[in-house]
Amino acid sequence: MIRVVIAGARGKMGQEAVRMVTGEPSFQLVAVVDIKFAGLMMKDVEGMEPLDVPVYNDLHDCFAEVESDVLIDFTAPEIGKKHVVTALEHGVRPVVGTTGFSEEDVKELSALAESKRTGAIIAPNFAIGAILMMKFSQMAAKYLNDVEIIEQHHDRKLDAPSGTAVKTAQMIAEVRESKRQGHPEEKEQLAGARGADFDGLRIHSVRLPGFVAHQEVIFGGEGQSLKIRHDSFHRSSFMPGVKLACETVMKLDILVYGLEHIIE
Ligand SMILES: NC(=O)C1=CN([C@@H]2O[C@H](COP(=O)(O)OP(=O)(O)OC[C@H]3O[C@@H](n4cnc5c(N)ncnc54)[C@H](OP(=O)(O)O)[C@@H]3O)[C@@H](O)[C@H]2O)C=CC1
Ligand SMILES: O=C(O)C1=N[C@H](C(=O)O)C[C@H](O)C1
Repeated sequence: MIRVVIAGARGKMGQEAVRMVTGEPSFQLVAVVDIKFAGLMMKDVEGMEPLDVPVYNDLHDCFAEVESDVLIDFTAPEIGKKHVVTALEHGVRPVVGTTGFSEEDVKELSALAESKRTGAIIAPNFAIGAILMMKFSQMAAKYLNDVEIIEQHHDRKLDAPSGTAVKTAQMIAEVRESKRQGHPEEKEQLAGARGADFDGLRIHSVRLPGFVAHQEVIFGGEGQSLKIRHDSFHRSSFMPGVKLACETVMKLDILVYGLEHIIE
């Protein structure tokens, strides 16, 4: 039985994670963390499932009182980072979907996980299709050097570009010869028209109501184009990956960044 705490449990992903954990016989939801409600049971909080599970507003207090194995975090970057540190300090393994961490943050947290010999997984995207999209894009970038990423999300999203787009660009950068794309003398007539620059590759972020999470990676070559696209139409698409991460993190003693490293 894996004892799980969920931070951000009232959020869109947190609610989905609560459903996944409570529906999984080998997992036990032992507590949730929410800044606005503490000292209550989930069943007494509007917007939470009717469960006899305690709600904490502070992760230290939670771990001091509740025996836990895994922390699932779907919150926001600043608090998410603090949560990872707190979890590792208590010997609890973090499984983190929160995006917006910098490369420095990931390095820092990796060093902490290593020093504590405690497993951790940070995955900017838990959907298997998105992992494949990233891997296929990395394969294609070996042969097609010119690429732009268009990511599309709901308009409640705080970070731009998305964690998935950044991870895709990082994976592409591992194999793509560094290159500034477009005309060498191109000028933006409106600031931002060419998107965000990652090693000369451009990332464009669309935010619209009705969207969930979508990304297209477009390659251009002499007389041809290749498009690799993934769509998450529902947040349930992320849950098999979260479940796998919770099981896998129990066997790790380092931090793994990206689900592609744990999918066979
Ligand atoms: N890795 C993946 O596969 C996926 C990752 N994500 C990422 O997960 C994160 C959450 O997304 P989503 O669920 O859509 O966002 P929501 O805004 O719906 O939920 C965020 C939750 O975090 C809580 N929260 C925010 N700040 C704090 C804080 N300081 N302390 C404690 N709790 C806090 C919010 O509480 P309150 O409402 O009270 O402010 C809310 O319950 C984002 O970073 C997003 O990019 C999303 C989808 C998939
Ligand atoms: O905020 C979201 O919704 C999502 N965030 C993650 C990201 O930033 O890539 C994963 C997915 O795209 C949904």
